[in-house]
Amino acid sequence: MRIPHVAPIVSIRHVFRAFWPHMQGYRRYLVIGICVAVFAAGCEVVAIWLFGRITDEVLAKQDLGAFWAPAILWLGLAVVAGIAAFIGGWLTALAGERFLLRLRDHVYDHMQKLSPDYFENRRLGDLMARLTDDIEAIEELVASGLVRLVTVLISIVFFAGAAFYIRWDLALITVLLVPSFLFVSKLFASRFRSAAGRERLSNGSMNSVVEESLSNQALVQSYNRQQTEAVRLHKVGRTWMTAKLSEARLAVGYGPVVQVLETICLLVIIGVGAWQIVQGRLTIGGLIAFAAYLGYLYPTIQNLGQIALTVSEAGAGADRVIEVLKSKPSVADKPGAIEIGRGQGRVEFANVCFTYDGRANATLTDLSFAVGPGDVLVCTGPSGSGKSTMAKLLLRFYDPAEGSITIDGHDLRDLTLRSLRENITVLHQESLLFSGTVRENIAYGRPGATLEEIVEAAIVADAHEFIEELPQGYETPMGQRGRLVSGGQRQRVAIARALLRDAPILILDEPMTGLDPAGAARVMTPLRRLMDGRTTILITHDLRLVPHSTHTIVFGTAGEEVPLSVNGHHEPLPLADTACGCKDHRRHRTTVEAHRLA
Ligand SMILES: Nc1ncnc2c1ncn2[C@@H]1O[C@H](COP(=O)(O)OP(=O)(O)OP(=O)(O)O)[C@@H](O)[C@H]1O
Repeated sequence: MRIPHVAPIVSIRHVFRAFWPHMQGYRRYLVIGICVAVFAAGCEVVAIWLFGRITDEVLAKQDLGAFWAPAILWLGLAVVAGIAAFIGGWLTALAGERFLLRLRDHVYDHMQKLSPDYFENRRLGDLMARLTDDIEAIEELVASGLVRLVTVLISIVFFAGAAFYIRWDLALITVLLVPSFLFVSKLFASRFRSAAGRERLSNGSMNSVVEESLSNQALVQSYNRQQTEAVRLHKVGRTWMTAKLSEARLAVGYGPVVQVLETICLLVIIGVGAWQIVQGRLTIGGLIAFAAYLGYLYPTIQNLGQIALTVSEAGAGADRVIEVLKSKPSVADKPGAIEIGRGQGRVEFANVCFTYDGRANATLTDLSFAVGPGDVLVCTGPSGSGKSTMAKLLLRFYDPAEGSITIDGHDLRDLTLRSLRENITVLHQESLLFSGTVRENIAYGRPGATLEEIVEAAIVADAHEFIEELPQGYETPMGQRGRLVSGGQRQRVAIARALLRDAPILILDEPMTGLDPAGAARVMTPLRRLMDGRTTILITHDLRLVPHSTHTIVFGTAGEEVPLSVNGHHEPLPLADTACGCKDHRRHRTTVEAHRLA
C-alpha cells in the first residue's frame, strides 16, 4: 500500500491552464454572469448616491417633496439589480455545474484507462474523494471563484471610483490603507493553502477507511473488530478535524484582523470628514454617502481575501486531481494498433519473462505454450507462483519484459486494447457482480442484449431456474456485489454473462473457490458448456475439479525445478493426466519451464 501523501502543490496559473479548456462552451455563461454581476454593483453605486441626495435634499432641508423622485428611482434600481443578480447567479451556477459534470466525466474516463495496478497501489476511498470533493473544489476556483473574483475586482473599482468622485482626498486615505488588507490576505492565504492540503489528504483517508470497513462488514463483525474499525476511523477523523480546525482558525481569524483595519480606516475618515464639514468643504450627505461607499468597499476587499482562501483550498484539491490526470497507463494502444473483431482464439506465449515493478525477482521466466480452440490449458502450482500474472499478461494489463504473446498470430502490442479484451472473457475466483438486477448483470456481457438472449444464456448456465424463483425474477436486485444470492448462484449468473459475451478465449481463475462439492458439481455442467469450442485457460489449485485438460503448466516456486513429462505435462498431475480427453498429446505439445516466485 502506497503511503498517502500531500499531492505536490501547483500554481493557480497551472490549475487554470489545466482546467480552463474544460470550460469550453460554457464560457459565455460566465461572461454574462460577470457582466450582470457588475451591472448589479453599478446599481448599488447609484443607489448610494441617491441615499446621499436624500440626506442632503430631504433630511437636511426637511423637504418631503424632494423625497419621491430619488426614492422611486432607488426602488427601481433595487428591483433591476435584484433581477440582474438572479440571472448572473443562475448562469454562473449553470456553467459551474456543467463544468463539474464534464470534468468528473473526464477524470473518470482517464482513471478507467489506468492499468489495474494503479488501483491496487492506491486506496479507493481516496480516489473517490478526488472524483467528488476535489473536483468540486476546482469548480469553486475555475467557475464560481473566477466570477466572484472578477466581480469583486470591478466592484472595488466602482466603489473606490465613486468615493474618489465625492472626496478624492478622503478616498486617497482609504486607498493608502488597501495594501495592508492585501498583505494580511496573503499572509493568511499561504497558511490556508497548506492546511487545505492536509485537509484534502485526510478527507481521502477518511473515505478510504469508511469504504474498506463498510465493504468488509462481514469480516469486521465475524472477527469482532467493530471497535478497531471505529478507532481507525476516529484516528483519521481526528487528523481531519485538526486540519479543518487549522482552516477554521485562519478563516475566522482573518475576519477580525480585517475588521480592526477597517475600523482604523473608518475612524480616520470620519475624523477627517468631520474636520472638512466644519471647514464647509463637505456636506453631511456627502460624508454619509462616502461612508456608505466605504461600507461597501471594505467588505468587498474583505471578500477578495476570502476568495484567496477559497482559491487556496481549491488549489489543494486541484493538485490531487492533476496528479491523477498525470498518471499514465502502463500499457496503451500504439499508433496504428489494429482491430481484429472476433478471432479464433489461438493463444501463444513465446519465451515470456515478466517482473513486477519494484520486485527483485522475475515472476515469470521463459514461459512458452500454444493453445487453440477446444483446448483446455490447466495452470496449477503453488500460491504466488505467477498463474494469475500470466492471465494478466494475456489481458495486457502489463507487457512482458521479454518474449511475445500472440492471439491468432497477432502480437498483443499490435492490437487495440479494446479488440484484444473483446476476445477474452474472465471468470474470477469471486464472481464480480454489480448491485443492479439479475438481468442487468447478465446483460453486462453484451450491452443491448434482448431479454430472450439473456434468458437463453441463463438456461444454458443453469441459472434460469433459481432466477425464476427470486422475488422479482430477472428484475431482482442482486445487492452489493451480488451478495443477495449464494456463491454458486453468483457463479452461474457470471457464467450466463460470459456465455452472452461469447468471446473465443476463456480465462477461469479458480472458478470453484468457495463452493462445496455439490455446488462445484452444479457449476461444472454449465462451465463445460461455456468452455465448449473455446480456448480455455483454467487456473486452479484443485486438480480434482479439472474436467479434462489438453495442456498443463505447473508453475514452480523459487529454486524448485518442476520435472516435465514427455507430453508437456508435469509429473505431479496424475488426475489431470488421467482426466485428459486429448487423443493426441503431441499435437498439443507444450513447452513449459519452472518459474520463479518473485
Ligand atoms: N501488482 C503486483 N505488484 C507486485 N507484485 C505482485 C503484484 N501482483 C502479484 N504480485 C506478486 O507476483 C507473484 C505472483 O502472483 P500471482 O498472483 O500471479 O500468483 P498466483 O500463482 O496466481 O497465486 P494464487 O494461486 O495465490 O492466486 C507473487 O509473489 C505476488 O506477490
